[in-house]
Amino acid sequence: MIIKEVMIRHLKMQLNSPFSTSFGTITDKEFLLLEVKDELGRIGWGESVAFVAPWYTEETLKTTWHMLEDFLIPLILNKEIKHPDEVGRLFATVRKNYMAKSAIEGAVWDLYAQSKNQSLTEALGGNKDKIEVGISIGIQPTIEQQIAVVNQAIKYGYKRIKVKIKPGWDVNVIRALREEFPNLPMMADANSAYTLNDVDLLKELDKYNLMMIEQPLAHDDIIDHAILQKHIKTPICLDESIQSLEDARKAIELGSCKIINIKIGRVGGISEAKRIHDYCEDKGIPVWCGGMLESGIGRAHNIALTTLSNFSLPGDTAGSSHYWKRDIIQPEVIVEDGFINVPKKSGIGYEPDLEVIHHYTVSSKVYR
Ligand SMILES: O=C(O)CCC(=O)C1=CC=C[C@@H](O)[C@@H]1C(=O)O
Ligand SMILES: [Mg+2]
Repeated sequence: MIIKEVMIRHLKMQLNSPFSTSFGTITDKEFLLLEVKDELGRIGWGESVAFVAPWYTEETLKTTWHMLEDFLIPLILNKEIKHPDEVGRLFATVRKNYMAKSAIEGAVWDLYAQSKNQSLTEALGGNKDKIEVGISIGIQPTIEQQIAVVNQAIKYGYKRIKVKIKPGWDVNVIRALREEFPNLPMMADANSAYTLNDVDLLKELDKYNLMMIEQPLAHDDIIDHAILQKHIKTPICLDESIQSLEDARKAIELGSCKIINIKIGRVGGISEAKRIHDYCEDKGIPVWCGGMLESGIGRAHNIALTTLSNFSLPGDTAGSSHYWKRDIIQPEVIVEDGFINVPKKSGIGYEPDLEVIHHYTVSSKVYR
């Protein structure tokens, strides 16, 4: 494949309901959508998961556009690419900026699968016809409302529920949820809201049979997490701290986590996500696919990745209708009884809906 053209679009989509975490609330998802065209006019689709503000990692919508325009697109245009694994090597002179890199790399994976007349799942070596998924529920205004929203999610068929915690909204909420739902597979994500000074509080959570606690300590830490894991029974799952295979190796060697949440954008693309998956499989560390409130395009990439064998825990890839009035792909992602059927069509397996994409587009630019 030779990449002849890249189109960046800035989209703004209103979420069905605001999403609140320990660092704030999102009501609209703004993100970059990429169309990458090869010499035969085939188009691959990619999505940048960077938010408008740098509260999850340091990248933002504007930094990703800058990196794409000034560095990454020039490194890839008119280059012959035989396999998407080569994209990371073409970008080797650019440090980090993983969400920006991942947006192009995901589109190249889509193109590559199409060029082989395979689904992205087949191209990746995935082996599932359907994937089991969970749902991530934001912080609600009251405990009663939190219980009601969890109840609703269970009615929709989700079998694993993730809730967000933060200081002042933790043991009290988890206790109330556990009383209401004694057998529900449940986990908590702290998005780095605690420190080792909170060990006693985090130990309290051991009473509530959580599947795991996600990223309790600093976003860039693996040392304190290793100390914490020695004090608590609940498995620690790392999210923000793992940005590469090297990060995963070090965290596992130190005992900083027992589970890893893999997000394609956070680790720089599908190839690195697969390398982390393979390494974890070898080390007996289960992984699951995290979410970044993606549109259908990013969601399709997540679904394909989740078909790899060591994605043995349900991820955060909920159905389109949980997030959007109308998603930008056809058909939308549907969750039935906690499962998504993996599409078999070539590439990402869903058709981008250009009319809807146009409707949500704020601005766009083409690079040749
Ligand atoms: O539904 C999803 O896409 C998952 C949403 C979710 O839990 C997160 C998205 C983005 C940042 C975080 O708040 C959080 C996470 O840390 O996993
Ligand atoms: Mg998380």
